[in-house]
Amino acid sequence: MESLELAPLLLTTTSSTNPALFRHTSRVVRLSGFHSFLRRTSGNGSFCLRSSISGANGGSQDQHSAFEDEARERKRKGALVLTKETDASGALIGFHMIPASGTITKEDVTTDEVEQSEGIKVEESEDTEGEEKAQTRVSYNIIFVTSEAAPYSKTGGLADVCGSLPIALAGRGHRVMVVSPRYLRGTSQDSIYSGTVDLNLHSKIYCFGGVHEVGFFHEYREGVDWVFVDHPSFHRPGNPYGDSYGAFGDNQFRFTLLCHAACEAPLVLPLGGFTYGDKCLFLVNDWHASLVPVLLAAKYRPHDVYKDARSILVIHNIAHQGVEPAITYSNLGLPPEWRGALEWVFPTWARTHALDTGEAVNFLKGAIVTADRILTGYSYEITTSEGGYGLHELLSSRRSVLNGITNGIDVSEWDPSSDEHIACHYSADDLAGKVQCKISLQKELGLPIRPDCPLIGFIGRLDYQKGIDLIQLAVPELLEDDVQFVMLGSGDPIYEDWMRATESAYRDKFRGWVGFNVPVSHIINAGCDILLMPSTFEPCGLNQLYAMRYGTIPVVHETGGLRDTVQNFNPFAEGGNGDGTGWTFSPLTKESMLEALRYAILTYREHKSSWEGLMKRGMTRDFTWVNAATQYEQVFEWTFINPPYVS
Ligand SMILES: Nc1ncnc2c1ncn2[C@@H]1O[C@H](COP(=O)(O)OP(=O)(O)O[C@H]2O[C@H](CO)[C@@H](O)[C@H](O)[C@H]2O)[C@@H](O)[C@H]1O
Repeated sequence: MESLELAPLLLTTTSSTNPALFRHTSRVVRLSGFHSFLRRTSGNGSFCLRSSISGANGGSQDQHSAFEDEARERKRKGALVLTKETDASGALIGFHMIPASGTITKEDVTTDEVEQSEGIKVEESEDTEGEEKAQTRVSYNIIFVTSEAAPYSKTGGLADVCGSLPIALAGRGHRVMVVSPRYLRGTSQDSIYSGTVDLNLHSKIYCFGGVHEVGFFHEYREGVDWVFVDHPSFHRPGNPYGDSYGAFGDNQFRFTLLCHAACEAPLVLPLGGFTYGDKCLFLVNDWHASLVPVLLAAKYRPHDVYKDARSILVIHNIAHQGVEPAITYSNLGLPPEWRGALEWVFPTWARTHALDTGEAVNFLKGAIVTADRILTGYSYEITTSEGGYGLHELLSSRRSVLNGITNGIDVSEWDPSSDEHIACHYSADDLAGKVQCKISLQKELGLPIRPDCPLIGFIGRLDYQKGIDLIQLAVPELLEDDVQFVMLGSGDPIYEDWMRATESAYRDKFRGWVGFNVPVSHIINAGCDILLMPSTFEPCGLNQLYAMRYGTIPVVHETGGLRDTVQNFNPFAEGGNGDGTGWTFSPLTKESMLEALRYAILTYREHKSSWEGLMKRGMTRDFTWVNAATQYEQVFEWTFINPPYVS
């Protein structure tokens, strides 16, 4: 296979070196970086050990003796030692780290240099209540690649996840970098980057028929390396993807740059003095980052770079796939023979004219067929023809590496007892402030101030996914009741106009706040009694989690992550004390949604103690990232069990 030149990708600065070019000559000293993993051999189903010790490239016998030599040396030095694990037949199946008795201190066994230069490291075992646990914890060098990360940029849940999961993972001992564009809008919002420094390092990216130089800005915050790719195409008014005239015409170019730059970042950026190196784990989010796994396989591995890296595609929004005309493939900086990975042919019915052959490139598809694993919120839906948006068959073919993980939330940003945006603080122990938040919201919206009137909220992108059509259908009937309804959202202009028109028609009951405003989303979560989420599909959903944390009762379509996170109210459970955190409805019809809303409204009005129980149960649920981060770590482990899916 003809391979691409890496030479042009060298930094233009003279101050650093590209570790990729030295990977065969530099000796990596491993102390805590030893790792081993198991690979199922084909055919007989037995396991063999695959070693990644530097230089141990020989057969398994050599590897075993190399392990044992190293173990002996480490023991001699009083460092962590390894113990063999064998199966019933005596075959070696793995190693555990155990501390040599009594003498180990952290200083004995770690050096910054080793930790920084290793993609994967095994931490020292923990000693719990005098019992030595032979259990080891593996930490990884993780690179999130994302088009948005809160608080720097946000249009939806992707930003929330990429703004808080990296922090959670860093807190658990991983080295984490987030690579995202440095969007400058020419407004006061740009001050969000005031904590970043220009690394004065530039990479030349060869794509779209030219050479494009990108810079890197960096901020180390909450244990995470936040890296911002700088290029003039990221400097313009609007949101990350478009402005009031629609989507930007050069988004394919902008996110191709992001992907190339993200692949360079671990190799060239000496963050905290050390690069991440090429043994890392890329978490590529949605289509904007989907070229990364393709680049690893097509551009880097032929040059022996990123041979031990892995990638996980995280799908937040399958409806957007980065589909562009087939002819644009040649712009992407990929060898021609990799065209098939991105090739996409629309079914006949989806073609626009007689000469349309339906041929396209599809970024998300590229990642589905090259990433080592795939993650999403709720994995079943995307393998169905209804939820797969044309990719269900491909996704089904990778079902064995497809997992669903329910997101956590940033519980410090979303905390009614300390939220800086809301009128009055409250908690599950003292709910008094919630009604003050409601009054303040009614005042702000110019609605009649009526603390007793059920206030229903909706927050979200004005998009088919979020079930706006159903809300449109139901609103006339819903507003016959004595309720108030506030919607915050932006997106499809047709829905935005409908919100404005509905506000004019129901001045004392309905408010439509068109726009994207994070503080207002906090205020609505705190001020409403009920949050409505009639999403057609929802891989995970975050608003229902925020709502529950703020004592606002979710009424949701029973789908995907909504079904998993909202427990239907049962007034008779727990000896009549009730159980559940909200209402789920199905099927997705106006009637069933209105029925669920009416139950909620009735309970709010007539069963105050049940309502308080619902609020408190939701507020005290554990929504931290701990659960999700643990599951992510499990998937990381699985990812490294096998060799790269495309090598
Ligand atoms: N007008 C507005 N003003 C202010 N804030 C607004 C807003 N509109 C939306 N938001 C905010 O954007 C986020 C939306 O997150 P969601 O998870 O509910 O949906 P989204 O479809 O964007 O996420 C996708 O990715 C996430 C993360 O994986 C999945 O949970 C989800 O199911 C999937 O569809 C929330 O923080 C919400 O408050």
